[in-house]
Amino acid sequence: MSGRILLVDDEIAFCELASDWLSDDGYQVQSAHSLAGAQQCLADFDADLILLDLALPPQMDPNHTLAALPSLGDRPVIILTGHAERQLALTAMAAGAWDFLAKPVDPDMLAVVIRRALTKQNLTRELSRLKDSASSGPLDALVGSGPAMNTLKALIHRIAPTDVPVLVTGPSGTGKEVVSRALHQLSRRAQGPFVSVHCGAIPAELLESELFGYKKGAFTGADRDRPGLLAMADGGTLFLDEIGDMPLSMQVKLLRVLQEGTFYPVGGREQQRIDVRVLSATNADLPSRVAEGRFREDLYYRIKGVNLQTPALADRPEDLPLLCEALLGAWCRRQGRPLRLSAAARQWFLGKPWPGNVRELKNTLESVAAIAQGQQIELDDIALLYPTQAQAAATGDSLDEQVRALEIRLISQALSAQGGNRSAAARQLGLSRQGLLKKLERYGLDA
Ligand SMILES: Nc1ncnc2c1ncn2[C@@H]1O[C@H](COP(=O)(O)OP(=O)(O)OP(=O)(O)O)[C@@H](O)[C@H]1O
Repeated sequence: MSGRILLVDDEIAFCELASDWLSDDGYQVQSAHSLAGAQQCLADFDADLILLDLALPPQMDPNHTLAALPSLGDRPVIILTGHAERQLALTAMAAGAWDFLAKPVDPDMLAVVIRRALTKQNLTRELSRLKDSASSGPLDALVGSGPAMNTLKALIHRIAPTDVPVLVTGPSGTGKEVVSRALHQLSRRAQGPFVSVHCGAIPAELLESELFGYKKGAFTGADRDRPGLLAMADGGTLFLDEIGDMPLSMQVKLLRVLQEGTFYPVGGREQQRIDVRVLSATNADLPSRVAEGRFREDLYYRIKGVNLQTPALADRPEDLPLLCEALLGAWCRRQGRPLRLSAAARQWFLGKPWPGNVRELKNTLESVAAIAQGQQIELDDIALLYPTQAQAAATGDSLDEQVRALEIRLISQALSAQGGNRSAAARQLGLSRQGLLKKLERYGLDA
């Protein structure tokens, strides 16, 4: 099973040990040693599950950690603790934890609890995806109405019905998987499976059996035949995420499958034929990896077919207001709870740079929404999670910052309303074209 796990524990030796167990099981693991570290890590690591020790510095107070549970997003949290206290276990579960494990942790028990939690998380995510797509078209999941996103959506419409391979490139958190799912849903394979493989997350030695499956007796522990991800994708789409991280030895084998449409399961003698469309994604610069000999040139041309690029959020600030709206709206629908942004909170979201792109924006919005108490997200709610940044926005010292945020918002809205036409946007804002261009340059909006 693959998945992303965030391990939060101040005991570095335990983190290293547990990371080894979990990586051996095919999970992608990151560690943090405090709550603040965990929140920072989640900004660009979209964990499917969190393993959380309750006694974390600086407070070392289990109740303080439990109170912060909602800010970790709507992913399962498994509590780890040195004290197998019944009351603490009950409080943790009541606070929304998925399960509770006492240290010393038994690796087999941990593996079972994680698998169960991830299965539930996958089902919940699939359900909310299905709910969203039942009420909307596949492209509605890709929020953005500025020129960059409109071009991307038009390309997706054109390319989806064909069977050409597509390579989606762009910085982390910019929606490469969202684009790939939309390509699948708009294709003639939409009724077939969409199978996603995190090439970077699966250890090299497991990747072959994960992809090709294996026959009983192929290696120690192979006590039955098991189909691989390729066979599961038959008739549908195979999504190779983070393909730039695929080991060279595996690249050769994948190339053969893509050229011939056939493969052998590990330890098998019978060739299997598959019919899949291959979509790949990476935030790596593949041509330079090819030049460095770390990525095969023949595979690069095979998967490239058409190259779609997802823009960084900094390159499409005009979409920020719409994204805040849509992401919060989706959260409200999932939680069955109405919530909006106060003017000050909205300004904070619009004025902040988001180096982790939509993923960071979404995680931050959802964390703040989870701890908001009224019907509106206030700057105070933000201050609880991001004290220094929210304070800067609230004090008089940050006038420049506030003016900057307001200007960015107004310029973005005008550009969006005018379909990206700068002269028309300048007219709408009462500026000369030259004046607008200067501001675009100053705010880094001119890319
Ligand atoms: N344009 C968008 N509209 C709505 N949600 C988006 C958009 N782009 C990204 N997201 C959301 O942001 C998160 C990250 O998106 P996704 O996993 O597709 O990014 P990615 O580019 O594949 O990242 P990585 O390179 O790290 O795998 C997801 O929760 C996704 O739903």
